Amino acid sequence: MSSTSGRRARIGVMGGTFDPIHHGHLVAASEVAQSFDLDEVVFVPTGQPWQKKVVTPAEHRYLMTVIATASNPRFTVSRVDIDRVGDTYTIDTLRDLHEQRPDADLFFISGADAIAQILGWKNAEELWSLAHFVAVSRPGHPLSISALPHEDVSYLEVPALAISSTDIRGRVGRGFPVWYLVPDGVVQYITKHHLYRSFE
Ligand SMILES: Nc1ncnc2c1ncn2[C@@H]1O[C@H](COP(=O)(O)OP(=O)(O)OP(=O)(O)O)[C@@H](O)[C@H]1O
Ligand SMILES: O=C(O)c1ccc[n+]([C@@H]2O[C@H](COP(=O)([O-])O)[C@@H](O)[C@H]2O)c1
Repeated sequence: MSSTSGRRARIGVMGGTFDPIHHGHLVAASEVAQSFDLDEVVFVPTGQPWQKKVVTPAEHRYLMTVIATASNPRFTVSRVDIDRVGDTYTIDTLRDLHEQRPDADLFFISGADAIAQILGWKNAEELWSLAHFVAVSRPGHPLSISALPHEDVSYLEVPALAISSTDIRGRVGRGFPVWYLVPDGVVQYITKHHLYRSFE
């Protein structure tokens, strides 16, 4: 796919468990889109994240991601990870997206906590050839990318939102509001489907 100007499309890839998606994810994606002149950001909810033990069923996480991104014409959601059988690895995500969009350059967006672990991801040494990586700042997670190949990894400071999905699940479980931490439609989805009631 190429953009209307004839140049190669530039596509952001925002991978995450999104359990649930929150404004920290959305601001990160929006800021990277602006700074890296992206045509689109594809949100990719994980299927079975191999490092997380208990996660909400993928269809709920997928639908909340669709609701949260629906109003932004440049945001889309992909099912590649949730439709693939087995554990989710970014190497497969990027290979699948390349197959779907062979003429696009991919920019994988990752928070400071996630990028710090990247050398332990499956086939880490191959990831650099499939995408440029953009590490965004995240409160409470000081970031060093000096051990990573610097031509393949950029750092971007984004507005600091001290929000995590863990905290949101805990707030719902304790009966605290999550308005303004997640989009309104996601609050309503969580309530309608009784999600996170047993978290503390
Ligand atoms: N507040 C935030 N600011 C910047 N990046 C974030 C923020 N929250 C999450 N991210 C990044 O978004 C990606 C997906 O994160 P994920 O879905 O695991 O959310 P999370 O809030 O970290 O969830 P959990 O608390 O369940 O671990 C990761 O790269 C993560 O670093
Ligand atoms: O490929 C891996 O081994 C790998 C290990 C941990 C996380 N990831 C990816 O990193 C992204 C954020 O993951 P998470 O668990 O913080 O939501 C998501 O797209 C995951 O698939 C990938």
